[in-house]
Amino acid sequence: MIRALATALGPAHAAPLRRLLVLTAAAAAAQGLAYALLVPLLYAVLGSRPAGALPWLAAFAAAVAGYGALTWSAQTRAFRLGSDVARALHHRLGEKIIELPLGWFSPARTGQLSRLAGQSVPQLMNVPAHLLRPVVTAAITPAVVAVTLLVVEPRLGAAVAVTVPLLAVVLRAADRAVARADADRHRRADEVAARLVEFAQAQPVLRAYGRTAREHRLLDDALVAQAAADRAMLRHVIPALTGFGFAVRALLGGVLLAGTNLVLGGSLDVPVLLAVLVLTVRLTEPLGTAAEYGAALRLANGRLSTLDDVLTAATLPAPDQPRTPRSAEVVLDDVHFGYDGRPVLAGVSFTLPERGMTALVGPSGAGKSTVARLLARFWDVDAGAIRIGGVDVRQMATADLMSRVAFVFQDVYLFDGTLAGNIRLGRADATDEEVRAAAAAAGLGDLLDRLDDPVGEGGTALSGGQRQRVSIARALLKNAPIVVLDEATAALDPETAAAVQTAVHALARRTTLLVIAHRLETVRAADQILVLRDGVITERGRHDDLVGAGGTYASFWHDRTAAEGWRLVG
Ligand SMILES: Nc1ncnc2c1ncn2[C@@H]1O[C@H](COP(=O)(O)OP(=O)(O)OP(=O)(O)O)[C@@H](O)[C@H]1O
Repeated sequence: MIRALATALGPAHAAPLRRLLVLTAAAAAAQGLAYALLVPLLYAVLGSRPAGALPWLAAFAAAVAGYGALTWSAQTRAFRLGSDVARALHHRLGEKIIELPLGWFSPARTGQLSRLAGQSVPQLMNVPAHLLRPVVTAAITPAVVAVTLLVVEPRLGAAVAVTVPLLAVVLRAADRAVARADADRHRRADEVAARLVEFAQAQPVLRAYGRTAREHRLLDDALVAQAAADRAMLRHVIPALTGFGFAVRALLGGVLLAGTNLVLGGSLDVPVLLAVLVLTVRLTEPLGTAAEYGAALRLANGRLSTLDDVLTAATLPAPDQPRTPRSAEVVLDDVHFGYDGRPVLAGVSFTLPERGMTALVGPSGAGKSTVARLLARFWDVDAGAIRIGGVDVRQMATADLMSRVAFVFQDVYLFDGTLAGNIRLGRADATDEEVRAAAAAAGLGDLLDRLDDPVGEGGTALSGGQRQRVSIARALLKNAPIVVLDEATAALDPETAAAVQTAVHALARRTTLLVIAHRLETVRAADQILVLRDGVITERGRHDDLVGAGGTYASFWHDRTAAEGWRLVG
């Protein structure tokens, strides 16, 4: 855990953490020494010359005072380091998020990040102040006591020195068994939480079809599995705790038995036996405390390992000497790409000319959005290249690439701020007038007098169509030379559709525009249409030529016109 914490904190915090460890270890050693001094002290007090106990009493008091001072200093540093831990970990997470490829941010990973930043990091703050001490003490104090015992009474000392590691082994084995059951219990609890959320979200569907909670099998199954995991946990915890308690008592009983035997044989004084018993109790105490902290330790270790997964996630390689594109022409040159070894694009080549609209069409799942995401370097291509103005996107600085391309994706993210603030994300220094103009051009004319209204968390105060138009307004405001637009599949009302269409046309006149097209009007107006199918571009050309060719595009067009039927007749 200590190594994992040091890795997560980074080299800047290595020295303070090391100093804290040294101080905590010194405090634990002083505690062990104080316990050890009890032996000569008790021996003198209970022996024939109690006055001889005074120097031992003074030494004992000095050890206790040293222990107090060191603990106070260590704890003060630990609390200070605790707040530094939160700052440092948030900082490192923030820096890493900027570097991670956009493809990393799946919904599951985004959830994981939010749990890490919101729950795990604040909880890891407690590690220096509350967890380090019991862990270090459990290792150092018994060692110092055992060494002292070996010096004072080698026969009993040797027995204890052999038995204590055995105790630690019992403790560790029990802890491992509990950890496995605990991990399973957490997994089941997560599953129940996910199923409950699903169950809540699915209420409209379930009620519409008259389904009851009992019929929602997934939730039922998850609850049954959780109950089984709870029982399994109990089956592991009870033997583990009683096993450790039994082992401690067995050790004490053994020392008492052997010591009594030696006393009766005349080779051990009663005060020494008493002192050894006191020490043995003291020696097992830190181990017991560490056992109590087992769950917290496991939790901290789990959190540190998740944190480590994020902090060591592979980033996209950055060029040593970034190159600058000469134009806004985009070329895909024999691009191959697959997810987890499953090929999606198998040799895609096309050119997006400067100032022109290219419509990318194809069956669902053909890989159209994947093409757009590769252009944004969500991931790097497996083979081939994507070039902007003659420069491979892998040779461009990320900031340069991002400044040249504006993306309008279907899943638009809106921040909990005003509508104007959300549009201004396109260009922070845009004037109010520019924001209004972009909003109007993107078909948000009816919301112009609500620009200063809050959009709610995630844009809940806006409709799906309005959210996408906010995204178009951002792209218009950004004024990037290349625009990639993943068109919304949801139908817009005719008036808004016409407004959006005008905005798209305006973009096509001044940018390299790639539209993943779902709307017939867009496809028809494109300067170039690309049909993506089975991982390659199977047809390319203008609308009339492709319809005339009678291929995939022609049947796509006929299907779509039939589907949209009445809207086109007029
Ligand atoms: N992040 C991902 N991880 C794994 N597979 C993915 C991922 N994204 C997409 N895929 C898969 O890659 C294939 C292409 O997906 P993509 O979203 O690019 O298709 P599309 O042509 O845009 O489809 P649609 O028109 O339905 O949006 C699909 O089979 C999809 O399941």
